[in-house]
Amino acid sequence: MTQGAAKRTVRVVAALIPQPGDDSRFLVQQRLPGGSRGLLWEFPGGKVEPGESEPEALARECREELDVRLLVGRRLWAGRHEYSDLTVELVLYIARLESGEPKTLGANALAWLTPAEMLALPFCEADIPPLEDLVAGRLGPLG
Ligand SMILES: Nc1nc2c([nH]c(=O)n2[C@@H]2O[C@H](COP(=O)(O)OP(=O)(O)OP(=O)(O)O)[C@@H](O)[C@H]2O)c(=O)[nH]1
Repeated sequence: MTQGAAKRTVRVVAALIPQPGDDSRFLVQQRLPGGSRGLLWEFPGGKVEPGESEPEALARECREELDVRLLVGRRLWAGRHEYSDLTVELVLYIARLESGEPKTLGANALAWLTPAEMLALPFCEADIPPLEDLVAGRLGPLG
């Protein structure tokens, strides 16, 4: 970053989506190579646009990036992470697939993984605290 340039802050909404028929696994995606945090893993979602609620932003991102419809549930976790290029205010929701099979439209790869399997992957740093809470059962009921 150029000295003196302001670091951007973005509000990012992400979804914990249980696999239909197997509530122990959740959908994760690998970011495309080349860009910021290229090839790291993350939860589906993206930036909240002006005028959107968090659930609206989450439903839109998952429609655009995965071609699925979501039923967005409870807000599970919120926190802030400072990357060298960006400050991310991350909010995690539980969400169910209403229709559609996730497609790799905006990601390098998709996978249905257990929380322990996720912790073994190179994940975006902002996701580590909620992942650790998920593994420890600290996010509360996911139903
Ligand atoms: N979707 C998503 N983004 C996350 C997660 N964790 C995390 O740090 N992020 C960061 O939050 C930002 C989300 O932006 P985005 O999904 O619209 O991705 P993008 O590549 O278009 O954004 P960019 O232009 O900042 O690189 C990215 O910088 C991404 O690295 C997560 O779990 N899900």
